[in-house]
Amino acid sequence: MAFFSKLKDKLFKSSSRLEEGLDAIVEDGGEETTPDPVIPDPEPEPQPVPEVPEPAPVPQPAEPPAPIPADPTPAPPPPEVPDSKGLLGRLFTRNEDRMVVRRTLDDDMLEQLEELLIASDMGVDTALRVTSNIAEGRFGRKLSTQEIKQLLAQEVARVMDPVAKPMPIYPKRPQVVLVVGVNGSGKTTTIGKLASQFKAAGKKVVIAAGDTFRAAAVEQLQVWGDRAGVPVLTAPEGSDPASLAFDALTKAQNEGADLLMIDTAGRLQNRADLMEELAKIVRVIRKVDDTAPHNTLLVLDATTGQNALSQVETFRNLADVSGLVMTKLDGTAKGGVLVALADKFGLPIHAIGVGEQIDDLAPFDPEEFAAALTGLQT
Ligand SMILES: Nc1nc2c(ncn2[C@@H]2O[C@H](COP(=O)(O)OP(=O)(O)OP(=O)(O)O)[C@@H](O)[C@H]2O)c(=O)[nH]1
Repeated sequence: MAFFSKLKDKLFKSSSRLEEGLDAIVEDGGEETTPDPVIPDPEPEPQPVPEVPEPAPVPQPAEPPAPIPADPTPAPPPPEVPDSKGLLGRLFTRNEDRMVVRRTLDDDMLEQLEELLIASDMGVDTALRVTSNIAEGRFGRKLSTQEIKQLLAQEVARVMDPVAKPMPIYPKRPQVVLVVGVNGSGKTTTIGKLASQFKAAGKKVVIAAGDTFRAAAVEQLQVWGDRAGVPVLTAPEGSDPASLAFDALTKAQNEGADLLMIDTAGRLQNRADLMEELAKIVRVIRKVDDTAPHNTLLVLDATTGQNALSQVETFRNLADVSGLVMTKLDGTAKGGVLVALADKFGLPIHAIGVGEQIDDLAPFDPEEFAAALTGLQT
């Protein structure tokens, strides 16, 4: 399945919530009108087209004229036309028959739209900005759900465009990628997926299991390393993660690896400890390479909704976050939080996770995301 349709399928919960809300807003106070001449209906399913006879060949001047038969057989009847309007005519009639509900864009409608976007986890500031952009120059106009969806998708894509950037790859080898985020956000899974993608792109990847406090976390990372075909360096439970990171970078350097991904603990319960732990990892790896880490990826779980915003605030204070990966966008109705994140922080969004399988990580595409989020048929 093409990734786009998969994303649309998987973001169904977000889009269906928005879609239902938009329908309800337009129907509340809207009135039936003829279909919009500007915005076409989605492409109809392909219909069997009656076969049209081949045009008669144009006679070649060099050829002798065909003899005219004395008693010509009657010309075959023209192909039967199912009804007087033909296929296009019938489609057109169907459109004519189908009325579209439109509602005049006024203060009430804008307020309802704002509320819907806030309920879709876009956050208050972003919801206000998006709705005021939609209203600009359109106040008093009658809009259908489809038109609002298009406008909304346009606005969402506009907010997201500047942050859609793949993780930068530097000539520096090994490039060190520190992966941070709260427990359960999807760090391990994302490291496994990224490792698999970089390996498939011909990169030599090494993973360091830096959450040395949880044996289960290390084991899980080893499982993902095996799946991706990438070595995972571990240290005994309870040992110093900074020391493991140092050893891992030295080894990665000696082995000529392109990329070292370091998993870290995500215990936010004790922020001071976590901050010290992350700072120590950075201090220690800089003894090997004073430009490391080259990327600090913050992994966020979309299902936490607005909580993702405070996680960004927190982790930006703990580490020098350079980019985001948003996981679990499948099956959540909180996908709108990504718009709020982009609008508020402007941090690059490198990738999104849409499932638990190794290939369920995709580059972030703002137009696709906006269409999937708003339920816009493209
Ligand atoms: N549906 C879905 N599940 C995901 C996605 N990414 C991760 N998960 C699941 O989320 C759960 C937690 O993921 P982990 O990768 O273990 O998260 P972590 O941040 O490493 O967690 P700790 O090991 O506790 O620090 C696992 O059950 C994953 O399968 C995603 O994009 N979609």
